[in-house]
Amino acid sequence: MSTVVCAHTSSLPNVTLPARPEAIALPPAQSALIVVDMQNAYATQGGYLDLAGFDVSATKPVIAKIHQAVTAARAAGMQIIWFQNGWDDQYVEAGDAGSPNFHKSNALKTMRKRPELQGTLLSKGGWDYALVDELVPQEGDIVLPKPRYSGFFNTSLDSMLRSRGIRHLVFTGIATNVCVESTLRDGFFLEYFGVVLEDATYQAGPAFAQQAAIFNIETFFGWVSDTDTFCETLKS
Ligand SMILES: NC(=O)N/C=C\C(=O)O
Repeated sequence: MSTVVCAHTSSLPNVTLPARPEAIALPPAQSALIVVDMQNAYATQGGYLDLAGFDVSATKPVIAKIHQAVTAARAAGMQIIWFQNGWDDQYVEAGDAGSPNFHKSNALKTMRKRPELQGTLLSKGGWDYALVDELVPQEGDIVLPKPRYSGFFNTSLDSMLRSRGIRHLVFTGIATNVCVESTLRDGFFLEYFGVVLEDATYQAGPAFAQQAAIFNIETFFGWVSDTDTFCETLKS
């Protein structure tokens, strides 16, 4: 199988991650593990996705895989970046009727349909916004709030990465077909190499949404690997 060798990594120790459609260079010092939106909203029963009618019953194994990937990445000296999606408690950051987000966000729509939930979904400081209990950022990690699906939009992600010389992004989190794919795509346009750990992600919607997102990433925007392969590669 061929390997993608990136010009800027040629002088670094050669860490190569087996992936589809081909292996990809992954120098730990120039890589970040990005954990997308592992909040109660997206991974816990009673959170936003569940209340909006999406199935979150299979997210426990995904949480365990993310924990495994974070532990291995941290041991290898890789930067860990956690995203939390949401807005201030008055939803000013969510946008008003002049914003497509106001009309498309299923969290905002659910609260409009069920006024008793107003102020609870994806509101900073609330249970729904909090990361799941199993995943706890450590000293040295970066925790970034984001107001839209892409982690590059209206956040400091790009400057955090560039100032640290990071060009490789390993993605985990929920949802594969929304915030993971949006962030990986924007990273592609900004010249970042994006890899998704398939089993450390989960879709919002039917299984075909996961398959389509993985197909898009593997075929057009990046690379696809899995958690055990990632951990083994970093260990060796
Ligand atoms: N974190 C996500 O992928 N979010 C998906 C939908 C939403 O936030 O409404």
